[in-house]
This record gives sequence, C-alpha cells and structure tokens, in this order.
Amino acid sequence: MGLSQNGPPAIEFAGLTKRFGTFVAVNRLTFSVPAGSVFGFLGPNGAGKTTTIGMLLGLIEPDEGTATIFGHDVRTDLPAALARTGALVERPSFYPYLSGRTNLRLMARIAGIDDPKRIDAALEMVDLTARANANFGGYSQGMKQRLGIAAALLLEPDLLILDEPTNGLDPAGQHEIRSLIRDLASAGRTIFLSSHLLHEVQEICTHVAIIHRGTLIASGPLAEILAGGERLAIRVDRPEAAADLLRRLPVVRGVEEQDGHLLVDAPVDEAAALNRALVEAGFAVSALGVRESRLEERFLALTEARRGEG
Ligand SMILES: Nc1ncnc2c1ncn2[C@@H]1O[C@H](COP(=O)(O)OP(=O)(O)OP(=O)(O)O)[C@@H](O)[C@H]1O
Repeated sequence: MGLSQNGPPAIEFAGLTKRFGTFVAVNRLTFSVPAGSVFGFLGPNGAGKTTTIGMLLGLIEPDEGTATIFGHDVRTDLPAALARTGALVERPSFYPYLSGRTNLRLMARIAGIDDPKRIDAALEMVDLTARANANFGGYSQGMKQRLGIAAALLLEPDLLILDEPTNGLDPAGQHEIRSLIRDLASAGRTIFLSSHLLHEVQEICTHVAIIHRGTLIASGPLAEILAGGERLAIRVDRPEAAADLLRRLPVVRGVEEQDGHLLVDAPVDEAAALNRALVEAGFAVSALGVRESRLEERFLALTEARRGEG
C-alpha cells in the first residue's frame, strides 16, 4: 500500500445535499479526500457530520448530489463502494462477559469471515493481542474503542471511516486512539474521521474539511488551511510601549499581548527587521520566535463571517 497518486480519490462528494423537512442539514457539499490522507472532517455539534457519514455509508438517502468511494457511487454501487471500507460510527456493542477475541470472532462470522488469521491480524493492528483473552467488560475505554476499530479492520479496508473516534474517552483513552490512528495511517490506509476537537485534528490529520451549518467553508491540506496564520512571539521589556512602536511599522498588521509575549501579526521573514527596530529604540528583546498558527484560530476566523447568519 502507499499514497496512491493516480487512482480516484478515496472519497468524493459532489453537491451532496440532505434536507429534513425544510431544514437543510447538508448543503451542496463538494470536496474530495485524497487516497492516503488522514482527513479530519470538522464542525461543531449539529454541523452535519454524522448525516454526511450516514449518506457516505448508504444509511441515509441524499436528496441531491453524489458520494463516491474509490470511484464507486454509493447510491448505485454500494457493495463495491464498501468493499474496501471499514467504519466505526457508533460505540461498538460487544458482549461484556466474552473475551475481546471471542467478540471479534462473532463479528467476523457475521461478516462472513472465517479465517482466524484475520482476527489475529486485526487484534495485532490495534495492539490488543496481549489482552485478547480477557473479558471485554474489564477493558479500559481506550481498549474498548480499539476493539471497535479492530472490528472495522476485519475486512482489511483501504479506507477507515471513524465518527468522533475519541468522543467520550478519558485523556488516556484519547491518546491511545490518536496514536493508533497514526499507526494505521502510516500503513498507507486512508482515514476519514469526524471530530469537533480542533487540536485533535491539528495533531493527527494531513487534510481537513470544515463544515458549518451543513455548508463547507474550507477544505484542503492542513498546511494550506493554516498558512498565513503564524505570528511572531516577542518577549520584550515594557511590552505596552513596544507594542505601540510595532503597530506604527507598515509590515505589522496587528499586535496582541498574551502570556507575557507580544504576538505580532507580520510576515515571518520580517522578524530580524522588527527586532532591529525594537533594539534601536532602546527595548531589551529577550526572546523572539514563530508561533505556529492553530486550527482553532483559523476555524474561528473562517466561521466568524457566518456567525449571526440564519
Ligand atoms: N432524522 C433527522 N430529522 C431531523 N433533523 C435531523 C435528523 N438528523 C439530524 N438532524 C439535524 O441535522 C443537523 C445535523 O446533524 P448531524 O448529527 O449530522 O450533526 P453533527 O455534525 O454530526 O453533530 P454531532 O456532533 O452533534 O453529532 C442537526 O441540526 C440535527 O438536529
């Protein structure tokens, strides 16, 4: 496996729309998920993520538009679309008094898989081999979720769809699932996950799409979404006077004081010039660095214009 450059995208949405009565839950959604990406589908609660995933898996009938998986239209050729797809969209339901392995074996039987090697491989991929014979009921939250992902891996999918995979997990469980997602992605699988956790998406995703009230507001490589949002962090004595001086410089778009730093919105390659201006004016600059742009800030900036609409 590996990043496929030439084949069809893992997922493609074109004009996908879903209405509930007069309410438009998903509005002409158009974007694609490159094969090999870890794709974060971001939006606040109620934005339409679960409805979109439901349409992608053939569980909800769209009103308009198409969704394809590796080139197969889910409305006209669902079996082919799902043949290479594993999904975890709800909390997995397993029997608490049966072991992880037995639970997985039952799932495999339902899916028509009788090769025990597949079960061992799935347990191994989610790092549950050592605890496979313990009862599911005694598993930690993270382990329970990992077993759910193992079930989604039984069909050896090239695409894994995870709806809010860390929702409801404690911090240790969230950490387990994030590192598992990274491992699964490094084997070349495409992972499409929905989340309302911006920091989580920034940590593990290569690409993102942001939806707000059913409408796409941005999509693309994470680096492109974040581009231009980085700021210079300057630690200086007399920060208020320094901020006044910086605001008068034409390259400076804005200055904000935060945690004892000045955060300066200016081109990053102007750092030396800003430093010189401060030093020449008699300020003592004790630290100067680049503060990476955070998805949270980009998200707020992108959704700001739409606040108060509707
Ligand atoms: N069957 C339904 N009938 C009517 N309205 C619905 C139905 N399903 C979802 N909705 C509405 O559509 C909107 C989108 O819901 P959806 O569950 O897709 O959002 P979401 O982004 O997944 O949010 P969450 O993270 O809360 O699940 C919400 O306003 C929801 O109330």
